[in-house]
Amino acid sequence: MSSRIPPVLRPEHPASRPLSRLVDEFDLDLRGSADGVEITGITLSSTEVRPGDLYVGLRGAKAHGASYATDAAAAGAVAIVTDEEGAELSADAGLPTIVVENPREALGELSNWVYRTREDSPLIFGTTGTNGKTSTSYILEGILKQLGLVTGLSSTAERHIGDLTVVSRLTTPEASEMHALLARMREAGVRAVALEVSAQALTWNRVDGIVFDVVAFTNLSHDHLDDYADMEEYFRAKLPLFDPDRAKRGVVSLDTAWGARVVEESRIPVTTISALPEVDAEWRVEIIEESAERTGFRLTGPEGRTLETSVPLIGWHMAANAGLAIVMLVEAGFELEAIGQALDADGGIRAYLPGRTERVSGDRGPSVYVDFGHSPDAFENTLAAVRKFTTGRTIMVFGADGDRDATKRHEMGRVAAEGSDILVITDHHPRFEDPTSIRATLLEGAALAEHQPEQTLEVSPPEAAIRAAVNLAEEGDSILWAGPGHQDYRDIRGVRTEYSARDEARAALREAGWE
Ligand SMILES: CC(=O)N[C@H]1[C@@H](OP(=O)(O)OP(=O)(O)OC[C@H]2O[C@@H](n3ccc(=O)[nH]c3=O)[C@H](O)[C@@H]2O)O[C@H](CO)[C@@H](O)[C@@H]1O[C@H](C)C(=O)N[C@@H](C)C(=O)N[C@H](CCC(=O)O)C(=O)O
Ligand SMILES: Nc1ncnc2c1ncn2[C@@H]1O[C@H](COP(=O)(O)OP(=O)(O)OP(=O)(O)O)[C@@H](O)[C@H]1O
Repeated sequence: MSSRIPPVLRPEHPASRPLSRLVDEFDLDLRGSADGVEITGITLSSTEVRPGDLYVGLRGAKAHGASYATDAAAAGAVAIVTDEEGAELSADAGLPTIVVENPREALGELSNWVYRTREDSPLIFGTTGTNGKTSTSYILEGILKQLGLVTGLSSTAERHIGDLTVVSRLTTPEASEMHALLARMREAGVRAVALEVSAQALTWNRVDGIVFDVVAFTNLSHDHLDDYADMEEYFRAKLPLFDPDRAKRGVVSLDTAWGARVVEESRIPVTTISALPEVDAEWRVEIIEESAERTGFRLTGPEGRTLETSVPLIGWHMAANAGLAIVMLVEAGFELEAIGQALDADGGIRAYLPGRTERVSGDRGPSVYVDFGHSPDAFENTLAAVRKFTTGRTIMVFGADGDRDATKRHEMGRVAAEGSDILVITDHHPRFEDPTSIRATLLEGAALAEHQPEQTLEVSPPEAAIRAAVNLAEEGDSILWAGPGHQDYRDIRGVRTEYSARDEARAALREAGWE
């Protein structure tokens, strides 16, 4: 069965605005007549058009959106915004046409105009970085809820509007969808929003037209080098978030050396934080107590400010994420003590942070954790956290994404081998790549490790791999299945098939008699 495509969330009661006003306000090049044309929404996908939409046809990597203008008009689009090439491609659709030089660059401001997003805006928090965006955003949301605010969230895993939850397609949706989401949140009375901002979002103008109250940088490590030429280019993609047009203040983690570069290049006031003892930062996170369920830490900051609290997640990196979330809230004007009480009181963060080192096993048998880590740095941190609470062996099950950054695969294999006693290499989302050759590259990487696991197995498909791991495991051992996290599908040759690693792991434990 194919996994369902998540719905695009729009305001339920959209206001209508005249096209003529848009043309006047932005002094736009309109071809055709705007008489009587009323706009109620905006989209860049013909498959998502609703009656009254402004359809934005832009040149993509595979197609020009304007070539779908006839479909868009049939679905109720009332006008199109496109470039010169698009104007020609969409001529047959007969829509009033606004021609701009770069429709993608115009999309954010147009969406803000359609939904008036910046009017009566909630507090908006944005988190960027290679790892920790989702965790930091959920922790932020958890604290804000506990502080009594109606909250919203947009993350890789889910979007939340108050109590409504839908699964996500992209980490950061396209600008038209993002503004629609913010407008829907405002309708629902949301007063504070945690948004994950991917590098791609900044490159592809997905958060244009939004003014963040506080933004944060978690870290930068090897990932996405299919979209960016090198680490420097990937780093540069993150910087526009630290610009006065986009954000008021920032919090920068110095846990990776890239943090210091963000501070150097930031054009907004920033404060710094680190969870590493050797790094000098304004705010410091110090681990004071760790268990397989919680991580306790002390946060100290300028002017003698200090807080002892804990987060129901494991590993120093989760304390680092929690510290970052707390300082973002301090920067937004919340009291440190109230934040600490909210975090201590909140038993909910674990329950609704899906697939981040999530323990899926019961009291008997090996501990099994499902994690979303898919970069060498994430592997290193999560393996270290799991090892710490394992009396027996650490067994790691993982694969790598097909059609995504292949240059990280050797390092993923190497890091996984360094940190585990048994390694089970399997498949993840092969997409259009040959899964056998992906596994071969991971195995080559594993062979480069100085420490070699007792056993390295290659098992496909992943449901067989987790069963192999569970069958090898004994009481006291831990299994870390890295990659699938919260996801509810596998992408095989472009088809999304329903699949849950968390359910598969539980089934494997049951079959082995542990549950
Ligand atoms: C590289 C990238 O970001 N690509 C995005 C881009 O695709 P594209 O340029 O290939 O689009 P295209 O297929 O040529 O289509 C061009 C235009 O025609 C429109 N169209 C197309 C077909 C049709 O029937 N009707 C129609 O209107 C499309 O909506 C689009 O506006 O525009 C599409 C429409 O918005 C996006 O869905 C697509 O994201 C793809 C799915 C994607 O996987 N992006 C990843 C790399 C991504 O953005 N990831 C980040 C980071 C995740 C992380 O941190 O790990 C994220 O934020 O999710
Ligand atoms: N601060 C951190 N430093 C290093 N690794 C981390 C950190 N936080 C989380 N991780 C690792 O990265 C994995 C993904 O975490 P999370 O989903 O919070 O990151 P993300 O930035 O949202 O990633 P993505 O955008 O790919 O969803 C975690 O399961 C863990 O393995």
